[in-house]
Amino acid sequence: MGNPSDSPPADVKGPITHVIFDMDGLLLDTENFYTEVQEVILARYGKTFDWNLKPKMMGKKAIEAARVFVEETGISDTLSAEDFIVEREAMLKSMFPNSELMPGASRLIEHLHSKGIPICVATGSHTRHFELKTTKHRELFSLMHHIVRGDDPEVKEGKPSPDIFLAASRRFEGGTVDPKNILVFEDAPSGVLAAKNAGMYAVMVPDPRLDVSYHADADQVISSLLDFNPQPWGLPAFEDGES
Ligand SMILES: O=P(O)(O)OC[C@H](O)CO
Ligand SMILES: [Mg+2]
Repeated sequence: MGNPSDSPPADVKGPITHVIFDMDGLLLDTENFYTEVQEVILARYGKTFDWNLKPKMMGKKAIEAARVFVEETGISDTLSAEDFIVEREAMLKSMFPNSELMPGASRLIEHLHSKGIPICVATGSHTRHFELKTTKHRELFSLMHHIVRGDDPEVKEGKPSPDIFLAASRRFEGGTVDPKNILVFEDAPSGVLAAKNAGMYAVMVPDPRLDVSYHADADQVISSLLDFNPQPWGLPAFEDGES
């Protein structure tokens, strides 16, 4: 268990040499698109989507999240998980190309890249959606050493399984990195658990609407990437003027 606070716990081993970023809700402001679409679909059934259900879906592969959605809302008899995915697709496809960066995302990525820290992305999002979501951000994502997506053959199970983060750690230059030297940035409870299950450190940047009970597994909780201080983790400090 971690000791969530605004600074890393005193027993952090590190130092951190490699960084893995989640994407949806962490680098890109895309979680609100999913929320909006799910609200629209549930309204047809006279139901509402809320932040009790949201944490159980976020970070997961599409089909895994879809199963949670139809089962937990009690509509699985009339709408299958597969049909839910088909139904929401047109709406998502029109929204994703407008995806915006979360505050501090480009500053942190550009800083770590400029200092030679190997960085990558591990997202539950599959390749087709990844391409749409990153339409406006190709240059920034090109700074990543590699990108692991939810439809990667090595990702057998979605978060909270450690599969995706372990696959990401194997693809850095020089082969597998010791998980104790890896810091994962995540917004989702399932993602924080996946990082911890992989033996890595996890900084959580949760949506303010997420219940605080979900913060407990993270090693550190910050309200924005803008608030991240690299130094206590053994990472190079921001220089004056970096914005
Ligand atoms: O948060 P990510 O990047 O793992 O994405 C997961 C789903 O696509 C959205 O919850
Ligand atoms: Mg996420």
